[in-house]
Amino acid sequence: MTISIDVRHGLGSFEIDAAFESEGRLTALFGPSGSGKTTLVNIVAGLIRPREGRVVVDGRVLVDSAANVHVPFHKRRIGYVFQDARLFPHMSVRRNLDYGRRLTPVRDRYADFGKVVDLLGIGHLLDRKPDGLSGGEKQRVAIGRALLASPRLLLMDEPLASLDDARKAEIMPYVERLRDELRIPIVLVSHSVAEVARLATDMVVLDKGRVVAAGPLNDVLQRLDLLPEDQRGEGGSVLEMTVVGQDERFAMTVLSSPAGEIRIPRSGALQAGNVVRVRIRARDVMIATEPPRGLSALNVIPGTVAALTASGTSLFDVSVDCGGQPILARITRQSVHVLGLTVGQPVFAVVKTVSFDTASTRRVAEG
Ligand SMILES: Nc1ncnc2c1ncn2[C@@H]1O[C@H](COP(=O)(O)OP(=O)(O)OP(=O)(O)O)[C@@H](O)[C@H]1O
Repeated sequence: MTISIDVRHGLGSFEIDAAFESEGRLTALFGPSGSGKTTLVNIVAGLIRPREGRVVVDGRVLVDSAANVHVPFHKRRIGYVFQDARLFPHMSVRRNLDYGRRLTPVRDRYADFGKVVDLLGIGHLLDRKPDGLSGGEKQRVAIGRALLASPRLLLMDEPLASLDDARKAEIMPYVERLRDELRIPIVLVSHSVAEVARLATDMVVLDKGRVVAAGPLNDVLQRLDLLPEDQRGEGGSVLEMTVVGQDERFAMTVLSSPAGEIRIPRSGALQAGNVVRVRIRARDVMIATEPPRGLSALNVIPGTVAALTASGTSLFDVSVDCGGQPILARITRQSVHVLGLTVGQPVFAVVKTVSFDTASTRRVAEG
């Protein structure tokens, strides 16, 4: 399923001129406030008619200004979840959900009420009114309502932004389930690197109405220069690995990937064969030119320096190709100088084991 966007539109003094294509299960639209994320999502939804351009979802042309095509919102079959849940306050959760279902003609309905309710864990809320629900519960119901309209594409505009950290943590696994268990693509607006790193398969970075980078998450997340300064520490690599097994003696879980073997503090929830997504923050990676001895870090992954990028005056981002998978390290200019690093040089990426917190290791599939 491909989403293809190439549009131009003005809003007051703001001009959006954005083009990207994505085949990802969850494409994150990332960028600072005012960069045009919501405008772009509204164009895809059909709430804004762009001055010019094309929007094609799964081969279906939704917008083509040259051919004067602009499919209206209600005919696009797009689910839209806003920052605030926007539930009908006088209706029960069940009736709110049913409202979504009724939006779609019977012949086009594929979503099953029971399955959606189970997927989002909202069965116990069906007879309640939105007023009595927590922010996270409201958002789950809003997602349910959008899904029950049997959409071909789900748009989520900062669905977690109004939630506190505890509610965010509660809802994230549900978004992961949508990503992994549904066959509909999701476009998620976010300005949180941690959220994108955890949820996205693909990432589009917007700045002042333009796309400055787009592609698979692991490629874009390594461009630390594109991330806001206060969130750069969250950037790095996201690798998919397979669980090999548990090392009972030291309470460790062993993972394997083309980049090599990784040991993380034991996660009892993981079983051999499970595929997990592991986030390695660039700031947690050291570079060694020889296999280190007498070092506590357990993860020493051989590779080759693929790129050296200066960041400001004192830092460098070193991309290490480890068996075809890039791992990014953020180190000082001084270290680059002392180690004499050059592109093509064999090195070792050293990752401190405790840097793999639970949020950085998520199961994405059964083995
Ligand atoms: N109706 C409008 N009239 C004039 N300018 C508008 C209108 N709607 C949006 N804008 C401007 O367009 C720009 C992009 O807004 P948009 O809401 O798409 O950004 P965003 O990236 O989603 O921001 P945020 O993260 O703050 O939600 C902003 O400068 C905004 O002020």
